Amino acid sequence: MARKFFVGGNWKCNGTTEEVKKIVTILNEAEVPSEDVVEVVVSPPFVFLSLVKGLLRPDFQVAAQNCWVRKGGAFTGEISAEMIVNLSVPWVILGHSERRSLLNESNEFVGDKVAYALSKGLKVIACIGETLEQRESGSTLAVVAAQTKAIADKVTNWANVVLAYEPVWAIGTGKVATPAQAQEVHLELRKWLHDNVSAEVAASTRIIYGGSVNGANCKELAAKPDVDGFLVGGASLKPEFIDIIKSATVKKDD
Ligand SMILES: O=C(CO)COP(=O)(O)O
Repeated sequence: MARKFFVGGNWKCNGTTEEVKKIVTILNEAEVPSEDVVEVVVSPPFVFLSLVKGLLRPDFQVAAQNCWVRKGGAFTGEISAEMIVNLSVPWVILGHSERRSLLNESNEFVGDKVAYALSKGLKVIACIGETLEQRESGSTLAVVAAQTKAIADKVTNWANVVLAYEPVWAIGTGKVATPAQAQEVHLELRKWLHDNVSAEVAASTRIIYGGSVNGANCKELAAKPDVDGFLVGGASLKPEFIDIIKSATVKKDD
């Protein structure tokens, strides 16, 4: 089964109403490959979800950046999966490294969140990735396998999951993984899914790369056979995000 290229824009904790409207205008006016070729999902902060959903072209989708682990209730400051569904926002990003490191979200907690969000009908961009220290000590594959296992332990249907490999050392640093580094980890993750979930899930699950992706480096990364798209931070707030979307049509390396 062919994996449709996926480009996510994670706006993180950025933007004012005026800035958000400007970005949406740029996106709405852009000429990009059709939605049969590339799935585009932008993720504004919660407070702008409705605004963006209302203004954004219909062939682009919207994602929340996080949600509570279970049903909503007395959890001050949290947003529930049910609320995101209620806004007709189809996607949520879970397990981003900024939440894992700054807010101490464990592998198990992220696995629970992914399972709950899926059970409510959301599609999930599940983020994993190693720190620089972990890479330098040679434990990259063990780390991403453990993060993926914590999700796989709780999830039975992978149809609505996109796995985002985001090495922490590449996020916001300008130090993008080389295409070979990204391909190596994506291939290993696919093998892990093959051996631990199923051949079908391994073949059909999109594994996207995130970490200092920009308009200049996206094509080489997109050419790698197991790189099925991107999760873009800083560059998703700029016009070059359009170039990243267009990398969906890059010919894959043999
Ligand atoms: O964290 C990221 C996307 O979720 C990547 O951020 P940057 O593209 O700014 O490195």
